[in-house]
Amino acid sequence: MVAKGSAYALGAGTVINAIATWKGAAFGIDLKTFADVELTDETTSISGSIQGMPDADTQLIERSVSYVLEHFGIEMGGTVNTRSEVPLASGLKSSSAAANASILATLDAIGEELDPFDAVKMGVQAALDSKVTITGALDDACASFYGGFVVTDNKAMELLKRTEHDYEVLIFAPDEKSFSSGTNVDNSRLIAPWVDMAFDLSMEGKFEKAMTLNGFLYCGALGFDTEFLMRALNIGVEGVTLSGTGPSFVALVNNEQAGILEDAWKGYNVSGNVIRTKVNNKGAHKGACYETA
Ligand SMILES: Nc1ncnc2c1ncn2[C@@H]1O[C@H](COP(=O)(O)OP(=O)(O)OP(=O)(O)O)[C@@H](O)[C@H]1O
Ligand SMILES: O=C(O)C1=C[C@@H](O)[C@@H](O)[C@H](O)C1
Repeated sequence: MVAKGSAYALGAGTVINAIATWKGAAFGIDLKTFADVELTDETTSISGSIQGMPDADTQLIERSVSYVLEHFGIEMGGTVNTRSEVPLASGLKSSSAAANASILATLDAIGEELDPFDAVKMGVQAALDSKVTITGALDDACASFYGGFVVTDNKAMELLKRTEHDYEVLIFAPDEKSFSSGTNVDNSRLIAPWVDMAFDLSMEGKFEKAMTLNGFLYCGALGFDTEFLMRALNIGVEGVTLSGTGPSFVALVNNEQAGILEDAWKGYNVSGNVIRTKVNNKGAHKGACYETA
């Protein structure tokens, strides 16, 4: 017997990086990671692959599939394949998107349902097991799964707030990668009292102010260049930050600002790509779908 399933989940941008205080906030963006799962009862091992990246680490997606099968007591194995519009290890939550998409594709393959928050928590556990995260990144996982803006407590494993807002999103994704597992946790914890102030702003729904404060704090702590933030502020953008542990920057913009900021970021001599997308308030999707990119 062969069972096949598909799904996608979202990349996300940061409002508050949770590494300083364990409390974080993030928003879903309209860049997707697609997963296809194929299961058979002839094996119990799971083999993962990532399109276009033969050497990338596939433990996270294999673990995600295994957790779902274990939960339902299903003895099957097979393959999980992902392809992604989200640059890997760039601060745009590629790991959360890959885990969520793999979990949903497995549910699709076996014809089962899980409570959404239980599915999110399963992906967080798979990420912790695979050592791709510091706090478990529940904030990123919720933004990737539900879309919209989310605020979480990653230690208490609580979703504190979720709201929907429409913005265009401009991203500068430098060519280099920065794995969350290698980030400077000690420096991040030193800025905790000020990150707390940004967190309070996010609980009040002042996401733009919160993310800009987060941006200056984490650029300082992690040694990233604040020029990307300054170029955004200079044209009137209010919400701009280093995303996650970097190296990408994300800004919440309107249509007019998007074009001007794109030129301003491209004019700065750092090699990378500018990506124009928008906030996705709809979230992840289980089942076959037409790709949008
Ligand atoms: N499309 C994918 N398919 C399978 N695994 C993936 C995929 N994308 C990312 N991963 C896994 O996630 C790891 C990268 O995680 P990491 O947390 O460093 O990046 P990120 O989630 O993009 O960054 P951040 O948490 O700062 O936003 C990869 O090494 C790989 O194990
Ligand atoms: O690894 C982690 O725990 C995290 C990584 C970044 O994406 C952060 O933005 C997130 O809040 C927490």
